[in-house]
Amino acid sequence: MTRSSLMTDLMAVIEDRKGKPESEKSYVAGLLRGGVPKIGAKITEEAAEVVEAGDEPGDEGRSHLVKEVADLVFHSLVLLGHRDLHWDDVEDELARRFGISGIDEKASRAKPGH
Ligand SMILES: N=c1c2ncn([C@@H]3O[C@H](COP(=O)(O)OP(=O)(O)OP(=O)(O)O)[C@@H](O)[C@H]3O)c2ncn1[C@@H]1O[C@H](COP(=O)(O)O)[C@@H](O)[C@H]1O
Repeated sequence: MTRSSLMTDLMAVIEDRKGKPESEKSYVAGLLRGGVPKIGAKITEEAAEVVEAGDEPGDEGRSHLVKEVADLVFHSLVLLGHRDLHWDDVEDELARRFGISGIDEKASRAKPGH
């Protein structure tokens, strides 16, 4: 399956910021300095905003939802970068799951007698 070049480019920017931890002008560098507590707090906040926007009516609500999902994905990318992971790793996992029903996959995990 083809890779998303935007995600690859964004991960490259995040990698770049890891090499410039003191950069005052970089939002990403600030997040990386704060580590999992700071990045995680933003992810929690953005996830709540995604759920909130999920209920908002009309085109404005739909547009707001897109923005909030973008924030959530972006901050998740920063956390992946912080742990020396890449969006490719997530794509690989989604590709591995592709075409496997979640119900079937879960059933295959069940072991007899457990
Ligand atoms: N895609 C993004 C991106 N998406 C969201 N954000 C920032 O994430 C923050 C989202 O937080 P909120 O919406 O909660 O706003 P807030 O500033 O916390 O304010 P409140 O709502 O809490 O009052 C904002 O500061 C956004 O600017 C992003 N910051 C950076 N990027 C990308 O990362 C690149 C590197 O950024 P720098 O490291 O800053 O150069 C940029 O060129 C962009 O490509």
